[in-house]
Amino acid sequence: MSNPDQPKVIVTRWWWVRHAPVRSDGGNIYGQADIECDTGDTEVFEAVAKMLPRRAVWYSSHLKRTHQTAAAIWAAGFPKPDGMTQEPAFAEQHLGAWQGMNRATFLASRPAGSTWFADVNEPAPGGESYMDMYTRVCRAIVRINTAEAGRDVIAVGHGGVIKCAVGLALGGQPDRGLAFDIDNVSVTRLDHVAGPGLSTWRLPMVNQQPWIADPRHAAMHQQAGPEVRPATKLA
Ligand SMILES: O=C(O)[C@@H](CO)OP(=O)(O)O
Repeated sequence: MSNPDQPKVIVTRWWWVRHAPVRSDGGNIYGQADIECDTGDTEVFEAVAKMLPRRAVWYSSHLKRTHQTAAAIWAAGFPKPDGMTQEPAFAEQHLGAWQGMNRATFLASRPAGSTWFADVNEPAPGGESYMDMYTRVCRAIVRINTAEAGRDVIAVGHGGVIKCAVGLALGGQPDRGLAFDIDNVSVTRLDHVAGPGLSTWRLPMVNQQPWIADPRHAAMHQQAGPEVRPATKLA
């Protein structure tokens, strides 16, 4: 039986989508460089377009790989929204002087088992630390939770940004957010629950890849870097 005295809660549902894979990085770290992405695998976008909520507000970062990814979702059958707000606070970590360095060589120089480019508190020379990014991403999420309270928010973002959002939803544990893989074009849903004296999160799904269930899943997307073309991409 429902309790009429129970205070009303407002649920704001975040649907994070990471951008499509980058191919033109030459194997180098790109961070906030405004590099293109590959939206060629239509079955990936068709699957994501089917699962996203229709009456949503759209956000992206100011970097074009998030805009290209949103456009590919709309081209794959999702009704194009009236607009999409570009939120610079949702940009990937600024990796300063590390941007342009060979990714494999750089990562090999870091401690074994690292889950990020650097310790969360270590700023890239001339750039940000992971915690700098976490702080700016969380501020924007808190602001948008108020501005869009009770709505579905689709936010096309970056791997690091979505890990920050997961860390926030885990109760403000940035390190734990880094334990999650966030693959290209995957969907991560985080529900903010607010009420009198209440502000908490639910995590219905992380790194969901709906195209894997498609019989055409041999065309599964690959990670950043030049595309590998085996007989089937899952081979
Ligand atoms: O550089 C990368 O590998 C990622 C970090 O997750 O950034 P982006 O999501 O922008 O590709």
